Amino acid sequence: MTEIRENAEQFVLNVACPNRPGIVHALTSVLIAHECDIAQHQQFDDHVHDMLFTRTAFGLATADADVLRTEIGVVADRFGMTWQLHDARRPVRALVMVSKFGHCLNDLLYRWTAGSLDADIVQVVSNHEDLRPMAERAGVPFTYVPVTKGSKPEAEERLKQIVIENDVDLVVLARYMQVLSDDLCTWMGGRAINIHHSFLPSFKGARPYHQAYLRGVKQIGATAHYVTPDLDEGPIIEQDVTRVDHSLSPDDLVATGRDVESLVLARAVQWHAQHRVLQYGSRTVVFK
Ligand SMILES: Nc1nc2c(c(=O)[nH]1)N[C@@H](CN(C=O)c1ccc(C(=O)N[C@@H](CCC(=O)O)C(=O)O)cc1)CN2
Repeated sequence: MTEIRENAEQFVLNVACPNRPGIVHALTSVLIAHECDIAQHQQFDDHVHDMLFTRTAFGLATADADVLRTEIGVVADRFGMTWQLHDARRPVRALVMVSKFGHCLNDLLYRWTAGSLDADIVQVVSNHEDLRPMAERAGVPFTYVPVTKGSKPEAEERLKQIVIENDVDLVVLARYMQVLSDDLCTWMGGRAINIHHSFLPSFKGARPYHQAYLRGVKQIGATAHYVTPDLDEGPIIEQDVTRVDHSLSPDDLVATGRDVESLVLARAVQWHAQHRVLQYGSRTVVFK
């Protein structure tokens, strides 16, 4: 059962809108009028697109969240805002999808059980049985959903059912090696994160380490991005690299890449769970 946490950052208000004077004053005036305690305010003034992005974390002592939501809506209409008001006391409920590679799942499960992941891992779903012991050792239900060329639609319907039944907020593809259909990507609507094992846009698609080896790279990397119908083209959330050299075989690159894949995915899941990531077209704004 997901526990409600009482803390200073009870709510997070994320806003994106065309830039003009008075935006922050209008937003904070509503919060102050309801005696909200602003714990953190961050903003990005995007001069290229003439947009303003803000993230405001605040406590709500006495006011009614529904009344506050209504009054924020009035300001949003006035400034043409796209906005989300998140209840940060309710941890994001995550479903992790895996195939046979367990390093990212292991890392996420460790961080979650150690209390350093602001998401709750409520389900592990896989098209293979290999990682069931790892999930069940951590006390997380594991559901095997086999996928064959002919059974992908049924498998995806089963996944949708599991997402709905478990009130899932975020699907994490932790080296899940199946391409999600356009329909499922649309249905997920920006609530799925994938870890790609290369520094995108280099080496998209399958076997990126083998592609990197053939190219003779001196760094390999990993990219966490939102999932879209266009494979490995989704808005990037986080990337990192690590050095390699001529002496490493493709298998050595695979082994060397595990740590950076796990770290990059964990950062992306944590920042999404803290409502720090704002999607804007093919880009993201990340308020770290
Ligand atoms: N619609 C999307 N689906 C997926 C994405 C994405 O960005 N959009 N990311 C991939 C992850 N991935 C690389 O990071 C990847 C996974 C799988 C494949 C692939 O060719 N899979 C084959 C089956 C392979 C197998 O059975 O072992 C396939 O689906 O036919 C390429 C890239 C996750 N999904």
